[in-house]
Amino acid sequence: MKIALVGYGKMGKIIDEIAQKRGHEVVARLKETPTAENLNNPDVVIEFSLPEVAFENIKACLENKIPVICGTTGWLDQKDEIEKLAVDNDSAFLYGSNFSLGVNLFFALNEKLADLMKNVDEYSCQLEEIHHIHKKDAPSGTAISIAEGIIQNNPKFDAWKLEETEGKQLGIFAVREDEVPGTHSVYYRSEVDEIEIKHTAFNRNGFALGAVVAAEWIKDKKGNFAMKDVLGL
Ligand SMILES: NC(=O)C1=CN([C@@H]2O[C@H](COP(=O)(O)OP(=O)(O)OC[C@H]3O[C@@H](n4cnc5c(N)ncnc54)[C@H](OP(=O)(O)O)[C@@H]3O)[C@@H](O)[C@H]2O)C=CC1
Ligand SMILES: O=C(O)C1=N[C@H](C(=O)O)C[C@H](O)C1
Repeated sequence: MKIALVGYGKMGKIIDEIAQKRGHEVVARLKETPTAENLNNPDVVIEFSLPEVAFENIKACLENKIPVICGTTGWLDQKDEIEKLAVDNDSAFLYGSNFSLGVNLFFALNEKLADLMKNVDEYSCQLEEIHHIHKKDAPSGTAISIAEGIIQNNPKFDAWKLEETEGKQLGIFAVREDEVPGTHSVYYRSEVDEIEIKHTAFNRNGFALGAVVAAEWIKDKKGNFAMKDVLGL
């Protein structure tokens, strides 16, 4: 399969290695807005760039009818518009806040625990995410997905908020530390104990492999998808 990489930083470079090891041809490595010319006729685009350019990048690919796998976080207020563009252009789009198998299993576990907690009043809930100091957005896309999983399964919460909260808001604490690849925890605290579920990425390889697997999966599909469709979760 021919893959174009849009965004060629920490993630783009690892995706390049893994895609080639899996037998794919990387036909473009872009650090600029994609066009019909510089994309070089790929089967699929994998987009890991910056929050402020992701929308224009994805739009340009979909308008050229090229399916897009997007891992860029921090631009989701425009996701509905992109999903409409995918349908209008008879193309395909998949956004994942986190492409690793472990985090997608963690999402399912988090939703189950949130459902168990909906009738238990003794416990308060908080999220924490820890990432490297270069990260541009906060909270992380993964933390937002975890928060949405709790809000959808536990009516005690109706929104998430960074740090201090009031009413039915769920608090997310974002920590920036050294070169941490990504650690996410959900805490349920009572007066007598604490339940914690935690995912720790040791490196970026799991994110990159998941993005390539998603690209292989989406190749001949049309419409809008999520990583749970790829993994059957
Ligand atoms: N979903 C997931 O599983 C994961 C998501 N992420 C997310 O992916 C994104 C990228 O992460 P990461 O690789 O670590 O970030 P980097 O900052 O290392 O890389 C970003 C890249 O985008 C390039 N760039 C700048 N402008 C454009 C443009 N207009 N079009 C295309 N590319 C451009 C940058 O080039 P230059 O260096 O020249 O500025 C750089 O190569 C982030 O939003 C991050 O949160 C990260 C890990 C996993
Ligand atoms: O910026 C990163 O590095 C990461 N970003 C994603 C996010 O915002 O959740 C995924 C992963 O945690 C690493």
